[in-house]
Amino acid sequence: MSTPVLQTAAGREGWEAIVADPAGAVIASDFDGVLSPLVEDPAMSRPVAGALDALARLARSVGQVAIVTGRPALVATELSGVTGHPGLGRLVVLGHYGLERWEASTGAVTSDPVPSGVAVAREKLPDLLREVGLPDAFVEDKGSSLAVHTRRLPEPELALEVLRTPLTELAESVDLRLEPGNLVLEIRPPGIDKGVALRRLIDSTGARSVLYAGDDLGDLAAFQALDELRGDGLYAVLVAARSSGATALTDAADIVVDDPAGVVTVLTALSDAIATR
Ligand SMILES: O=P(O)(O)OC[C@H]1O[C@H](O[C@H]2O[C@H](CO)[C@@H](O)[C@H](O)[C@H]2O)[C@H](O)[C@@H](O)[C@@H]1O
Repeated sequence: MSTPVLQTAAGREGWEAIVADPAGAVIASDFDGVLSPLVEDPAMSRPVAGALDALARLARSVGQVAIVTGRPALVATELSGVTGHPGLGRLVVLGHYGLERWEASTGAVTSDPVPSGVAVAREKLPDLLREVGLPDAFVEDKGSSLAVHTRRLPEPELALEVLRTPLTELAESVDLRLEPGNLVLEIRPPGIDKGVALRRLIDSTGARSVLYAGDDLGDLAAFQALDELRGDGLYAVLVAARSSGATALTDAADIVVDDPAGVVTVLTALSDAIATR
């Protein structure tokens, strides 16, 4: 498989660094919209064909393979089907934007503490949705956070705008933050994001290079962290899938693909390049 189009010099350097020194590399990917196509019902997300095999093949040569997601770690492991998948015995899943860490080697999840504001927001949310005239908005209660989805409402974009200010106010009133995503607004703990999560992973592995693939606004923090770390000598490849239409992400990427199948193509090309170096 040929090398994907690397649009930047920094991306080309990052790719070459991973190929030359795979043991020093972390390969990390978002889940929804990157490994799995976006679907109406979040419970129905599944990885696209070839995604787990592509990660597993990379896992044989790189230092660490990880999934970094806004989902709870155990939900992501269940939906993705990674548990017991051949070759993914050292996989790490960073859930809730890094609040949680699941290790395939032990099956155990560790978590930062969950702020008490989540329980208060949970109690107040149904009244808020009724007050703004959107009682049918789907609330995905993720335990440590609350995601309000508009994808299945008649006018999803309009509903998102109606909800943005009241949900921001509710989040801030209980010392939480609002995370915008693709037809979703999420009330979640502050102080952690995918950038912080990746920095922790890089510190714990001593990685010298990272490839990260994302698609949505929640992945911007990861892109920004990697771009900053380039200044400290880290090599990085930023891959954006167009799934969510987040132009801030595609504008900042070294490689842009259309969808999860395109991400699989990139991961496979990287394995091929490592195998033939
Ligand atoms: O970090 P991610 O793995 O990308 O998680 C971000 C959010 O993804 C999910 O919502 C998105 O995917 C759904 C299923 O395809 C889709 O219905 C929804 O519109 C998307 O926003 C998930 O449900 C959220 O909890 C995650 O935070």
